[in-house]
Amino acid sequence: MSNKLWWLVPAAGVGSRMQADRPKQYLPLMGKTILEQTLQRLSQACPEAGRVICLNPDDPYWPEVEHYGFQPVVGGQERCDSVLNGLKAIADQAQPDDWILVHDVARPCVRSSDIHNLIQQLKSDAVGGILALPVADTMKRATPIKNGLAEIDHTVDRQQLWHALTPQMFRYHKLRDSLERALAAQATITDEASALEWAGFTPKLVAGQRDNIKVTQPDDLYFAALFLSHQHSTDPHNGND
Ligand SMILES: Nc1ccn([C@@H]2O[C@H](COP(=O)(O)OP(=O)(O)OP(=O)(O)O)[C@@H](O)[C@H]2O)c(=O)n1
Ligand SMILES: C[C@](O)(CO)[C@H](O)COP(=O)(O)O
Repeated sequence: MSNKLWWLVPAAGVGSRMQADRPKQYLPLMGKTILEQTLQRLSQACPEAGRVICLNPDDPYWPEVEHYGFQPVVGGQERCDSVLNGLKAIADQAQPDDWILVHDVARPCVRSSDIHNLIQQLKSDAVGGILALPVADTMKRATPIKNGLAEIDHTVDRQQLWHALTPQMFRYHKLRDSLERALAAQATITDEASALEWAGFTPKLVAGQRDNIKVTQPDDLYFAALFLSHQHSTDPHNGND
């Protein structure tokens, strides 16, 4: 790998859908916080990578947790603003073609095998791409809700539909330039790939495992604990102490 890798972890969200007494990344999960589980995995998977984490400016919890070598920078209003702040923070150190791996703090179950496969598949690419999961179920497009129940408008062809996951891996200068231009144009940017797509690039899709869930709603904590304990019992190198 000739170009340096950087972990950039957006962790400035408040976790409103989790309805907890603190941002979801600081909730307990298998003996650590979600944030610690995630940072430990990332640092163990790529110990050589630079490490930046974007935090809410009012975050009182960070000083209390293990940092795994991650340097904090101030996040922004939306996820994409946090990522852009992280990119600006390493501008003096990152080379234009360095690889930025953006990973949601709220995805603590990502497997090191998926991270290594993503890097292996993309390391010679000019642009980059994302971990993703092919859609397995039959997909329905609904009409606007009437009388309380949604109605099916039509069935969508699932052949080319994927769930976008993280890490999302892009060259520093292409990611920063695409994000800056897309945000200036007020485009809707929900992940890094959507900024690159907006700029005219065609990011690659690398199939990942379905246990790489984003902890979003309360019952996701149950699934995350289940996945982590299964991974610990079957792969002792996957994020264990
Ligand atoms: N201004 C923001 C908003 C979100 N994030 C991060 O982006 C990731 C994905 O966002 P999401 O799951 O939507 O997290 P929250 O915004 O915290 O949750 P919610 O939308 O339920 O409030 C999370 O790691 C979150 O911390 C961020 O860094 N900066
Ligand atoms: C980046 C992401 O995790 C890809 O699935 C996602 O877009 C994060 O934000 P969301 O608002 O929960 O979709």
